[in-house]
Amino acid sequence: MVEGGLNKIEEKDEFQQIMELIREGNNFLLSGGAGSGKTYSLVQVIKKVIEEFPTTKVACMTYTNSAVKEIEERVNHQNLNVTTIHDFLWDNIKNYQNELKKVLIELINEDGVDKIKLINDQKVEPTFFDEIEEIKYSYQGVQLPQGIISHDELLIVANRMFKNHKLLCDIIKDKFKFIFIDEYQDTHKEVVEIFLEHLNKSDKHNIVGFFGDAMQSIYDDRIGNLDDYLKIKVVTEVKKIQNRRNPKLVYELANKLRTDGIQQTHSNDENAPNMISKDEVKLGEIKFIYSENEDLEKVKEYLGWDFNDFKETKELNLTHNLNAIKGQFTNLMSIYNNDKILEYKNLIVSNLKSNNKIVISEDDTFGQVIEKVNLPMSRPIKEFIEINSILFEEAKKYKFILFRRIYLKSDILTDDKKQDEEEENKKGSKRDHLLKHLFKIQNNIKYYKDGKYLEFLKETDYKEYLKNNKLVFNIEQKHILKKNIHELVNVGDKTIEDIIDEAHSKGICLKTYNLLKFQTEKEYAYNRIKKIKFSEFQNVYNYLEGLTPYSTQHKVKGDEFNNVLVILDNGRWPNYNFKYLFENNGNPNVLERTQKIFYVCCTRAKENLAVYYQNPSSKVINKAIEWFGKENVISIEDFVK
Ligand SMILES: Nc1ncnc2c1ncn2[C@@H]1O[C@H](COP(=O)(O)OP(=O)(O)OP(=O)(O)O)[C@@H](O)[C@H]1O
Repeated sequence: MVEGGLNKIEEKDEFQQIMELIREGNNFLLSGGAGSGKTYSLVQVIKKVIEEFPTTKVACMTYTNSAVKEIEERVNHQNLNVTTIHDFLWDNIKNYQNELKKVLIELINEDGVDKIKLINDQKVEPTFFDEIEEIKYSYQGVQLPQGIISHDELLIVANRMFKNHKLLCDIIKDKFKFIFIDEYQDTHKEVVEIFLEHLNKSDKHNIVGFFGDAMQSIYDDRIGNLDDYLKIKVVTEVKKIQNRRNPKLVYELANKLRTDGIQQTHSNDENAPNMISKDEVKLGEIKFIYSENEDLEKVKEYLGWDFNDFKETKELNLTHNLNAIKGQFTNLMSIYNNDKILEYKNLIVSNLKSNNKIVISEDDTFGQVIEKVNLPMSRPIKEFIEINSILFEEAKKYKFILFRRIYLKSDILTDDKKQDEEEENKKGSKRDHLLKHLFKIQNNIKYYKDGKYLEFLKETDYKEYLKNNKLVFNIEQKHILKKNIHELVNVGDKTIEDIIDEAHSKGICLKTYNLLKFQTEKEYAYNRIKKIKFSEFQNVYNYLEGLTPYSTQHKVKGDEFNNVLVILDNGRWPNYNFKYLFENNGNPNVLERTQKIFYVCCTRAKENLAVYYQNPSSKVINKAIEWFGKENVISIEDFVK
C-alpha cells in the first residue's frame, strides 16, 4: 500500500510532487543540480499557491536584490512579498523595540555570543538601552552602545527574538501561510533554526519550502544542507534531475564533478535553452587549456570568443583582487582591502575587548591608545607603516573614538547589490556613503552618455540646485545643464575629489549630509580615497554593473552565459586550491570548497566552457584528460607552435 503510494509520487514531476506536499501541509525541499530550473520551479510554485490559496500571503526570500527584482517581475502579485532574508527578518522584528532591547542586553551579557559584545566585554544593566529611542539596523559597522546592529548581529538577534517570543511566531505564521527560501544552502544556520524550529512554538500552521543545491553551497559559515532536518522528517525532499541549461558535454562533466552522486540528464522539453529539438540536446564545447607561462592572452586568442560581448562571455577569477588588476582598479582596491594601519587598529580594538585593565578615555588619540595597548606589530604591518609613514603619523592624530569606527573592507567596494536609487537606501547595503555618492555621480554621467535623458533628469539634483538658488528650470537653464553635464562627462585625469566638487558646483549631484558625515567622521579614509583618479572609480562601476567581462567565481552563482572561461588561479587565497581539486588530495575542507566553486563555475556555460590552468603537474593533466577527454586538453604552447 505504502509502496504503491510512493510509486505514484515518483511518476509525478517535481512541481506536482511539491504541490502535493503543500496540500498535505508538509514543509519541503526542492533540491536539484545546477541548471535544473529551480528558480523556474520556485516561480511556478509561487504562482500556483497564489492561485489555489488566494486569501493567503506568500513570503519569498532570496539572496540578492537582483534576484528579488527578478522574482517580483516574474510573479508581480500583491499577495507576494519578496525580500532578502535580512530585510524580512528585520521587518518582522523591528516594531518590537522593548523586546529587541531586552534580547540585545541578554546577548551582550551572555558568554559565548562573541559577535555581540561591548568593548572590554563589558556587561550591562537591564536599563542600558533606556535612553536610546530605537534599536536600528545598518550595515556600517557595529555600534552596539548606540543600539545599532549590523548584518551578522541581526541574524543572532532575530533568532533569539523568535526563540523567546511565541507571540512573534504566531504573528509571522498568521501573516504568511507560505515561506519560501531560495538558495537555501547559503542560508545561515540561525535562519533555518527560526523557520524549522522556533516557529514550531506556535500551534498555527504554515508551510516552509526550500529551494537549492547542496553542491553549490560556497560560503563556509552557512547551513550547507538540510540533512539533519530531513532525517527527522521535518522537511520532505523532492529531487530535480533534469538539466535545462547546459549542453551535453558540460552537464556530463558536471556529473563527474558532483560528489553526492546526483547524475543529471537533459529534459525532453524542447523549450529548454539547451535543447535543439524535443529529442536532441546541444553538444557544446569543453576545453582544458594549460601553459607553462602566463599566457592568458594567447588562450583568449585560441578561443576566439568576443570578450567585448560581456553579457554573454565571462572570464571568472577567484578573487576581486585578481579582477581589480584586470579591471584596473588596484589603487581603490588596496585602500579598501589592504590598509594595514586599519588592520592594526582592528587588532587593538579586539585586544581591548578582551582586556579590561586598559582604560581608554574619550579624548585619547589613536597614537595615545597605541602607547597604552602596546600591541606588537606583525611584519606586514610594520612594512606597510615604514612605506606609509606620513599616513601613519596622520592616523595617530585622530581621536580614537572616531578612528576605531573606520571600517574599510573589499566587500564594501565590491558590493554590487544596489542598482537603483530606491535600493541604494535599503538596509543591508554594504556601500559606504562616499561610494553611494560616487555611484550617483557616475549614474548621471552614464545616463547622459547613453542618451537616456529622462533617467538623467530624474537622477540629477539640478532642479533642487535651482530651487536652492531661487532659479527656475527654463530654456536657458536647460542649456546650462547641458553644458555642465557635457563638461563633467570628460573626467580625464581628475581626482575623485575634483569630480565631487565639480558635480556639486555644477548642480548635477549635490553633496549630501551623509557625504559630509563621511568626510568628517572618516576623514582618514576620505583623504586616501579622494586622491584617486575618478576614472579608476569608473572602472569599479563598470565592473560592478557587469559592464566588463570579468567576474568572480562566487558572484556568478545563479547566472548563465554562452561562453565561460574559468581561471584556475588560487590568487593567494589559502581557502581554495585547484591543484588539490585535480590531484584529489590536500586539506579536505579546502578540497571540498574548491570542488564546489569549480562545479558552480563550469555549470554557468550555456554553449562553451574553457578552463585555464598555468603550470599543471602531470597528475593534474591526467585528471583533466579523465574529466574533459584527451581531445579537449590543450597545451597553449602547442597551439602557438
Ligand atoms: N520548464 C522550463 N522550460 C523552459 N526553460 C526552462 C524551464 N525551466 C528552466 N528553464 C530555463 O533553464 C535555465 C536554467 O534554469 P534556472 O536558472 O532556474 O536553474 P537553477 O536550477 O536555478 O540553476 P542554478 O542552480 O545553476 O542556479 C534557465 O535558462 C531557465 O530559464
